Amino acid sequence: MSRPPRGTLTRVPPSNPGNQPPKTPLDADHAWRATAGRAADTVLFFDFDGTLAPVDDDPTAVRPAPNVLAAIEALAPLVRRIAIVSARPVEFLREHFGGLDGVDLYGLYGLEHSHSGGETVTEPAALPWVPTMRELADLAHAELPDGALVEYKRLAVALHWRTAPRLGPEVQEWGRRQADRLGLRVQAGRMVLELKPPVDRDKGMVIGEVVRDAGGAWYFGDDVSDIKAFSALRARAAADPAFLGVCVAVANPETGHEVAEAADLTIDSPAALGDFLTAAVPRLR
Ligand SMILES: O=P(O)(O)OC[C@H]1O[C@H](O[C@H]2O[C@H](CO)[C@@H](O)[C@H](O)[C@H]2O)[C@H](O)[C@@H](O)[C@@H]1O
Repeated sequence: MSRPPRGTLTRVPPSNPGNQPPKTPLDADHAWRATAGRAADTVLFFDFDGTLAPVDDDPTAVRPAPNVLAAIEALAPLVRRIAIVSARPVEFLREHFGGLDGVDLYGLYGLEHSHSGGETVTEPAALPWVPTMRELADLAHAELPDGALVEYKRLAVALHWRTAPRLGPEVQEWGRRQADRLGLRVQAGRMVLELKPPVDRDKGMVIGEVVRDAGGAWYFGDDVSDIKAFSALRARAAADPAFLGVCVAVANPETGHEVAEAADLTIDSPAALGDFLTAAVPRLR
């Protein structure tokens, strides 16, 4: 499949063997029109970093792109749910979205969640791993070279090399060795390797559960971990032809084409997503 041009919005044809019609509408206009007829039954899912917020050298300095918060606030009463599904902890997401009604937060790939501003609930099977993660973060601080950034997230540790790209191979090698030693899982991302407990929970599982009785859903994501979320929407649509699933990639040069090729539509950047969502508000009213 060829690379999508760098336009504001591009449709990437889904894999469509034979003469079966595509499962999703042909372009964003059709997709919003189809959504308008079932808005109250539609869930809007968003990844955070690289999707709602532009990438920054410092993970603690990241903020949602202009227009994003206002658009989400305006969309929330028009759809069934809005859910942020991220590798960040819920407490981090709460700082940005906690004030918005009707927004559910899924953190650490679904190991934590908070519904509509409620308390943070942690997956019980993950809790015994908290001490291991703390020790791992301390060891990473002690052993990794200056320039690598260690992000401790209670139930995950992210090892970053964005500000020192030459350290990428060394950091990844160290992280994978520790994962083998401790029995952890790894998730690769944008200049980051994340170590997580061996608990079955990912973005795809979250989406699969939430859309079980929904009539439609959109998922917006930029990274390889978001492909599992796309797959969950595809699976739901395959099981129920009346379900409308729309997968949107937020383009970036780091992830390559993988996410865009798995998506129905591609948006240029988090800032462009803010505009895209703002334009959708009157269409769902
Ligand atoms: O699931 P997400 O919400 O997309 O989280 C994925 C990772 O995002 C963050 O790292 C990324 O963004 C940083 C800030 O822009 C950037 O410095 C880093 O290079 C990116 O990989 C977050 O810090 C990680 O914990 C998440 O795993």
